[in-house]
Amino acid sequence: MSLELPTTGDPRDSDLVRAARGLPVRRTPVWFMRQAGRSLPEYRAIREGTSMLQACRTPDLVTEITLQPVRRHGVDAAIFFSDIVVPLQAAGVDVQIVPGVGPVVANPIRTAADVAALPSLQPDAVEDIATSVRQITAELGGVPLIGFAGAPFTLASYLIEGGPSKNHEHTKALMAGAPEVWNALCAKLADISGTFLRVQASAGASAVQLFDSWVGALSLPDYLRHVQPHSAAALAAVADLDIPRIHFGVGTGELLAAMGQAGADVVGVDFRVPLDVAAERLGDAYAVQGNLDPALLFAPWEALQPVIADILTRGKSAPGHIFNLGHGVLPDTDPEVLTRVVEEVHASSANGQNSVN
Ligand SMILES: Cc1c2[nH]c(c1CCC(=O)O)Cc1[nH]c(c(CCC(=O)O)c1C)Cc1[nH]c(c(CCC(=O)O)c1C)Cc1[nH]c(c(C)c1CCC(=O)O)C2
Repeated sequence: MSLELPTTGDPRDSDLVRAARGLPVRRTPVWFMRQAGRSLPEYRAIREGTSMLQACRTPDLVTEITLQPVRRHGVDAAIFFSDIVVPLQAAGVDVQIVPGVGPVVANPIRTAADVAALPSLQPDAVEDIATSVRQITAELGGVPLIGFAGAPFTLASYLIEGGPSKNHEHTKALMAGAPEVWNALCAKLADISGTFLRVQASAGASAVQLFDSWVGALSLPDYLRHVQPHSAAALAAVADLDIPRIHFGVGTGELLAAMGQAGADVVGVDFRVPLDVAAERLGDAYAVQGNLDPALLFAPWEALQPVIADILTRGKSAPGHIFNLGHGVLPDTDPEVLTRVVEEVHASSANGQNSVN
């Protein structure tokens, strides 16, 4: 494995972890959701002939794919190569990832009996995940690894709908019509996600991110009543490990403060809410992460550069800013643009107002 990674330094003192804690940084840290895989030709080559979920359970592949974007782009963090449905499959759920579609569940969960039959996740069922994390962190040196899990609402939506959903109709119907079944399901999912986060954190991840990608489909009252307690339980599973917790969703402008209050240090912001507005909604208590529109990576550099500058300026309103996209890297993104964004963020934020030196 070719290695051009910094091998010294303590990831707990990295700019990513410092920004997450609201401490001064050397440069604004930058990484990209979905940086592993997707747009990288070296990813497509190594994945040839291996299904997504098989790849996620093969430590040498997970290690290589996690490191690829760090080597190529010089990002300030690695994101663990896995998927939000990996812990569900490890627990015994019949789920596949269909290329171009996403997770598809063989037997959707709709009743109290379905929920009762959902198994829990034993840490020894994901021993390979701990092995992958240990291999990756040994190679990363001072670069932090971000572990992750899906939040109860987003996982529940896949399990209830049976696959990706635009309207989440069965999910919302269960939440409203059978709240006790909904709560039982989400309590189990919080436990599975919490275990998955804890396995990664205990094996050496320096931060964790809880992905509630589709929770922007809910109103604030429904979020507070039906979802926040369960997300809080998942995040609480790593509260004693003293690593920053990032909480992310799409279309969550109305939910930002509630997502912070679920137990996060950093709140992910999509491209709809400028970072200074997000910081105001959050009060002074949270760092922010985001919010470059992934579609703008297809625009000419002259159009993209001022947007990056604007995000860096607005990000100063929060106690800490981690530069990222508002959602994941789109598959056809030119990887060279990602590298250029990293260089630009680093160059324009070095010795900036929030810097140490
Ligand atoms: C909703 C969600 C899923 N998975 C994930 C989320 C939350 C993040 C988000 O909102 O984007 C999280 C995820 N999935 C993957 C990662 C790996 C690390 C990274 O961010 O680079 C992470 C963090 C790999 C993956 N997960 C998946 C791929 C593509 C599969 C492949 O390369 O064969 C990758 C690299 C598959 C997947 N898995 C899922 C979807 C919607 C898809 C895409 C389906 C498609 O368009 O093909 C469910």
